[in-house]
Amino acid sequence: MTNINLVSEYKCFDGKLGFYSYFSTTSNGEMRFAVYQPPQATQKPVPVLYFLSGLTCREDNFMIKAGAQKWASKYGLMLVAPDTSPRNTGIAGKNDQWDIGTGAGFYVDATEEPWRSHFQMYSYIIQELPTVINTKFPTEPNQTSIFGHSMGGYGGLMCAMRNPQLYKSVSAFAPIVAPIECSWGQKAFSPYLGNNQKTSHEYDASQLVQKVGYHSSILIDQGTSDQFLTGQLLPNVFEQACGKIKQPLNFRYQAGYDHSYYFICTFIADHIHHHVKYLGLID
Ligand SMILES: N[C@@H](CCC(=O)N[C@@H](CS)C(=O)NCC(=O)O)C(=O)O
Repeated sequence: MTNINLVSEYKCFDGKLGFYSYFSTTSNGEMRFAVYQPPQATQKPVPVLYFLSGLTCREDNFMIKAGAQKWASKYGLMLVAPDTSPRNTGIAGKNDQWDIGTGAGFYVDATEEPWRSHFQMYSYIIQELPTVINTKFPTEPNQTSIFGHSMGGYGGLMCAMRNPQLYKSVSAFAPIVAPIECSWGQKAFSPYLGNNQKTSHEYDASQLVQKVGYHSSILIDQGTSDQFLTGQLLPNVFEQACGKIKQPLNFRYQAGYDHSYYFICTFIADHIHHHVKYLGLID
C-alpha cells in the first residue's frame, strides 16, 4: 500500500489541514497534495470536493487564499487540492517557462517525449489520487465533485465531462474553456500531445460538451476585468457550445473582478453551496 508523508498540519475551523507528499507511480516521482478534513470527518466518512489550480500554482495556493475551509467545516466536506504537475522530474527545460512544464501540467496524459514518463496528470487526477485519498482518509468514495481555476477550471470541466459517473457536480472560476483555440492551450498541447487532433479535442471542454454534455448544471464565474479574458479564456466559445446542446449552465460575469484569488475568495461560498447540494449535504 502507498505510504504518504505528512509534511505539515494545521488546525483550521475545528478541522485539520494537512500537506502531504508520496511517491506517485502514475507520475513516476514525488507528488504533493493538500487535504482539509472537516470536524465531521472524525465521526463519519464525508464527501470530497477536488480543486484543480491554475498555472504556476502548487498544492497550497487554494488552501491559503480561497477561504474555502470555513464552508467545508460548516457543511462537513473534505477538500483536496493537488499540485499542478510533477516537479523535480529531471526533464530538460522543465522549469524554463511558466506556462509549460513544471506548474503547467494541463491535466492531460502526455503522449510525447520528453514529457510522457512523468506528465500524466489526467490519470493522476481521475484515478491515482482518488484511490490514495479514499484509502487514507475518511471519505464517501461515491460522493465526489470537482472544481478549479483557470487551467484547473478547464481541468475540472474536462475531467467531469469525461467521467460523469465519478463527479456529482462541476464548477469553475475563469476556466480556459477552449484550450485548442488559445495560445496557452496550443503551446502546451502540441508538445504534450503531438499533433493528434482527436486527442486534443478529447481534452477541450468546449468540444467535449457538444459531444457528451453533463448531467447537472455547470456553474462558472468569470470576472469582467480578468486580464486573460479575451486572449486566453474565451468564455463565449463554451457558452455557445452549451447553447447548441441546451446544456444547463449558470455562467455569471462578475463586474470588475480580475483573475486573482481575490476574485475566487469573493465567490467561493457560492461554489461550495453548488457542490454540497449535489453531494447531498443540503436540500
Ligand atoms: N505568471 C503569470 C500569471 C499566472 C497566474 O495568473 N496564475 C494564476 C492561475 S492562471 C494563479 O492562480 N496564480 C497563483 C496565485 O495567484 O496564487 C503572469 O505573469 O502573467
